[in-house]
Amino acid sequence: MGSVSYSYQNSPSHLKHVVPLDFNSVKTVPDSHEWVVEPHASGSLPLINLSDPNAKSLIRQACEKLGAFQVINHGVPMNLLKQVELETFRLFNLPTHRKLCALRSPDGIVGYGVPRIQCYFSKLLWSEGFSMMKAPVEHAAQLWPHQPDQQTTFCNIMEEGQKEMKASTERMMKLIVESLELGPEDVKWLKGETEALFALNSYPICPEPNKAMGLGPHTDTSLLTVVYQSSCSGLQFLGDGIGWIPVHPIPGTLVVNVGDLLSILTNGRFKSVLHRAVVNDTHHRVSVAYIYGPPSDVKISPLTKLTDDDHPPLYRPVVWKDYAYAKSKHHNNTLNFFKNTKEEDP
Ligand SMILES: O=C(O)CCC(=O)C(=O)O
Ligand SMILES: [Fe+2]
Repeated sequence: MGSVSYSYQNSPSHLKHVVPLDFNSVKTVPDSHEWVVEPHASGSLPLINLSDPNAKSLIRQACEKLGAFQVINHGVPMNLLKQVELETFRLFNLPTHRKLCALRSPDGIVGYGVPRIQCYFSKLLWSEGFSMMKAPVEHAAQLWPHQPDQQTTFCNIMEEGQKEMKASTERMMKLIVESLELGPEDVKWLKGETEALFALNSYPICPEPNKAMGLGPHTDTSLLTVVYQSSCSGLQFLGDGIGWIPVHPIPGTLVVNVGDLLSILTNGRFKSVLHRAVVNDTHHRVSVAYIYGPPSDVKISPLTKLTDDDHPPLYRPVVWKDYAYAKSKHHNNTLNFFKNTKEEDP
């Protein structure tokens, strides 16, 4: 057994949730990581061309029906996405002891560690993650202490990736607002300092993919999540009455899904869709998620223009941080937790 998996098993319980398994050291899926994986269905996501004159209404329909779509002509240069992917592989292919130098602190959100959503599940996940909120200068120095050029390259590409993903996500958010016949005055805070997390996900090759889960079924806490996945499939969305719909990688596309906060904002009109990432026994898969949320001080509640006597506000106002905290306790039931109760208190 590799030293990391050994120290993992013997580490204090809070660290068990931060240090990923040394995946290369195991030949079978350990009990701690064993899942029952429901098979996937057939089907595909709507593919929307952002330059299509009908893009707005296509996005609205996709967000109402499934809560996810694939997008082309999104504006993020393909060569930049390829560079981000290459740097992501560079990071996750480092030896485990080196990655652990950039370990996320137990209560932190940036750095290397188990997936952010590990705390939702009792079984461990077959994946590792690295998150950042801007250029990860300090972590890059810990990851490549003797390669200053590599540190600079990593930081520059990650910074540029975040800038371009931000621009594209803001463009899609604007289309979403307009698709609901709303204007900038209804969401003035979108002009402010929106917050985002840039999360790199790694799903190592798994000897028994039918017994392990990369990311368990979850909804995102964000307004929108925009994902770049390379040429390897694994992401699946749960369609009502359909089952797990696999996302077939189409070169140059991004995958977009509605998060819990956008579902609150649209008074439940847009679906925060359950999704998962499965693993395979031939390819090391990576993905890159731009997790886009509101400014930290903005209370998200159903937009007034989307509510009326027939559609009273379904949810209580909440800021992103408090929602994320509640989610660590209530998991996929958090939207229900923020539902307005029917009877008012006397
Ligand atoms: O790896 C993927 O394709 C999905 C990532 C994801 O769902 C997430 O980061 O929340
Ligand atoms: Fe997700």
